[in-house]
Amino acid sequence: MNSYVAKVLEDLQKKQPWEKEFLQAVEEVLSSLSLILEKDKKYEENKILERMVVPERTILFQVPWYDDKGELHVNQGYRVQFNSAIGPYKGGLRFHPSVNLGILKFLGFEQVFKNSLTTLPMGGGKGGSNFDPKGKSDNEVRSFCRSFMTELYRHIGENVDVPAGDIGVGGREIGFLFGQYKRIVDSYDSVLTGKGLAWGGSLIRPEATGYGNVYFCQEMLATKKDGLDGKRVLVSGSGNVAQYTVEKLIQNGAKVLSMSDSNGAIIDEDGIDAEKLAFVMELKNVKRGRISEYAKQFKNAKYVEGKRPWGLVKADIAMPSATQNEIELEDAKALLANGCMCVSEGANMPSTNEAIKLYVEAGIHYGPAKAANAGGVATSGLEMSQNAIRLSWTREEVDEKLHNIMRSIHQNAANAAEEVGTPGNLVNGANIAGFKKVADAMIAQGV
Ligand SMILES: NC(=O)C1=CN([C@@H]2O[C@H](COP(=O)(O)OP(=O)(O)OC[C@H]3O[C@@H](n4cnc5c(N)ncnc54)[C@H](O)[C@@H]3O)[C@@H](O)[C@H]2O)C=CC1
Ligand SMILES: O=C(O)CCC(=O)C(=O)O
Repeated sequence: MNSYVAKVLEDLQKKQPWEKEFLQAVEEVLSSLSLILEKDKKYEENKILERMVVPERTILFQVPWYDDKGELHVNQGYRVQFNSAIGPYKGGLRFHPSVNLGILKFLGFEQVFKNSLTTLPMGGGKGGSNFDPKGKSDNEVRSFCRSFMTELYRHIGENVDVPAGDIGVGGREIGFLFGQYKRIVDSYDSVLTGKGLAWGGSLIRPEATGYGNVYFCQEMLATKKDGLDGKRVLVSGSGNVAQYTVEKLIQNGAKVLSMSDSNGAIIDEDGIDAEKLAFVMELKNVKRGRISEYAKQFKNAKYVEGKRPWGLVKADIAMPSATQNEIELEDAKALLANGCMCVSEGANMPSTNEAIKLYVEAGIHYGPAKAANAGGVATSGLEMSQNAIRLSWTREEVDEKLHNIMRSIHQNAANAAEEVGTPGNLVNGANIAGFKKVADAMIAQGV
């Protein structure tokens, strides 16, 4: 490791040892950057790393709201505006009880590099709350969202910061948030993405992260003249990203063997087909039920309580699409022992750094999250473009643009990996390609 990188990491570990996920994300990125920082001293002279690991602005606020029984609750709200060198802050909002500042800082930090990779002009940010939407009525979710936006509105704007969805924030929540923003500022601004189609949303945005990850996976396989047809695939999660990953995999002839939620996983050796996926979408998006219901509906499937899908069955490809650190070292070993030759990440930072090391050493295809799942935010960028020109592109037009962006991300990461003498290592490729654009913009703009 380069001495400049080692010093920045050590200082950060001393200052915030409790922000484990953030430190993990920084360590992963900085390890790759070691490869270029030795040769090009301008980044060290301009203290670029020191500036990149501290958010430009962090906003913490209280979110008071009433439940249906009239009881008052107070949650913590956050927006981490990480880096605006190449465009307005852009990144999702997460509503989940596990949310804390360290998790949002890791997500915001990753978002900076991811957004740079998309080829679109977007800075990086992330936000959310420790509010748990599980088990809450529509009325309670609306009450929470209105209170959240009553503070957040003053910190965002279409040229300042444009939030979107993430875990626990889908179309319903974006609607409530947008309604409250508009009520306060009295202006129809393109201030959120993931909006409904009738009120400024883009076709393909709901599908984009999952579809984009499948396109990225195809690009990796194509480098060995391989494809998805007949491949056995493990998918985790059963939310937005997982659902559209499964849909696109089915369309490309892959056999999807699993989905999961925070309670457990289902394994379906017959494969999840379009009809079974429709059942999951209804279960998760309308009934808001648990994935265990799948095994009651489809008798050949089995439900494994408290487990993730990795290692439960033989598979060629893994596409983690639930949450961070869902593939630990032992899971990664089990995947490889079962013949897995490709991991393409839909979730943010789903693999621990030990698991990543194992993939790289084994020489399997590995699509790191900031590259493989960038299709979601890229299509948010396309939503912003359509709002700006007051036009809507067709489904085919947006899908084609998304597909081209995923091809470019793969190509740019592969080229960057090759340039530093680590061909095929997309961890290095994505980190270095994402970094250079942002760091050079920071230098050009001065301090
Ligand atoms: N929605 C988007 O456009 C994007 C999402 N992502 C990432 O993809 C992942 C999934 O997000 P979405 O599908 O949007 O959220 P979602 O709220 O629609 O679904 C989340 C899924 O993850 C599962 N999950 C959550 N916490 C879990 C835990 N601790 N253990 C096991 N499973 C858990 C839930 O049961 C659910 O199936 C997250 O890591 C998110 O940051 C990344 C890029 C864009
Ligand atoms: O579409 C967006 O702006 C947010 C997407 C996001 O949060 C992510 O890429 O992790």
